[in-house]
Amino acid sequence: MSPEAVFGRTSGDGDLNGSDLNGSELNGSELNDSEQSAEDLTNPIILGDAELAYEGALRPQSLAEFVGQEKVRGQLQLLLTAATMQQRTPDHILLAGPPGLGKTTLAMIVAYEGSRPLRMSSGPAIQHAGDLAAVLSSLMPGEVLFIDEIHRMARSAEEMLYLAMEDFRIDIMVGKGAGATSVPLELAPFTLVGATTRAGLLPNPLRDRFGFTAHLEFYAEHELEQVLTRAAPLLGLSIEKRALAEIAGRSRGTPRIANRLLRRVRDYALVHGGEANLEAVHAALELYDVDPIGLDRLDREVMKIILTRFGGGPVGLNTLAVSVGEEAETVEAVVEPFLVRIGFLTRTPRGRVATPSAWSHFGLSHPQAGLTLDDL
Ligand SMILES: Nc1ncnc2c1ncn2[C@@H]1O[C@H](COP(=O)(O)OP(=O)(O)OP(=O)(O)O)[C@@H](O)[C@H]1O
Repeated sequence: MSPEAVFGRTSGDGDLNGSDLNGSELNGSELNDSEQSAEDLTNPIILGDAELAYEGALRPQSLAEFVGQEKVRGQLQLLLTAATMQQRTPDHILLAGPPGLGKTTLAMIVAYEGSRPLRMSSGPAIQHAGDLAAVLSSLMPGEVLFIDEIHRMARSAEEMLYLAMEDFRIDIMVGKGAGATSVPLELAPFTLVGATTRAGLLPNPLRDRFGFTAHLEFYAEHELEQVLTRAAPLLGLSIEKRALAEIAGRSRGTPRIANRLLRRVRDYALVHGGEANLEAVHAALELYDVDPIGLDRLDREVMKIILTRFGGGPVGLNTLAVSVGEEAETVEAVVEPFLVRIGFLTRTPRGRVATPSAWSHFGLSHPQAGLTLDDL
């Protein structure tokens, strides 16, 4: 398979999810997305395809093109170059960090840089050891196996993975009850790239079998500006530099959000027949409830609940999640990391606590009694 084939597949908004990742092999027939020119991408007649092609084209295809994450890039580069020099498969790699920071993109780059085929799957798609055995036993020598949301894989599959990662071998149980026997099956050497938003949930034996763990950090604004500067022409969009800076500042340190907001600004300029300038950014992002520091509706809801209903905290994760009507996992993995990063929230053993900056951002002095959500 050519390296390009690895990058031919996109799904929906560019987000991969469990339902479409059941051990799917990427092959040449799925290549057409990324082969379109930037001009094709803006052709209104093939708009659906163009959006998919845009998503595909957006993903950097080499470590050199990948913006930010300097440390991780250097570490990965070393690991991959050494493996190439010794003509062996690179060690297993764990990518940890909040959604949208580039874990899937990096997994693709690991395959691309070594001209290796890539197989994509996800934790929720591996609910039995048999699901994993089917994927592992069909891997080609040197193949990169990407498992997104690896912390959501079934426990029985996890145990099978230990042996597979260490010895490139699995034991298959044949028969049932007293007559059951285990038959060893040799696997082709492969590189596992696992991605997780919740590294803490991975059992130690699994974590220890990765040769390298990368912790992805939120991006600085100037890095997101670089992401957007590269993305705008791919979208056929001519946009002011200060408009890009404004979008970068409201993207919660996350490339996926930056790209998404850019599309909404593109829509706004298109529909209103105007330029994609600073005014269009302000109008579009106000429409989509993105505030000047990038907080979205759910971020604000979480902060408001902590400040008003719980007097600034401490409040437990589950109580907080129920109060905002979201899954605890979403609050913990999607909302909190950014609020912690901008210094609005601290996690203590007794629960989540709002910081003085959060009180002042929402125009409150601590503590205030008798507030309602409407006061904020
Ligand atoms: N460093 C980067 N430079 C340029 N674009 C990036 C970078 N990181 C991510 N992107 C873009 O952001 C989008 C999201 O990236 P990606 O799907 O790799 O994130 P993720 O961490 O795997 O998210 P999730 O955990 O939700 O699957 C993609 O369109 C990708 O092209």
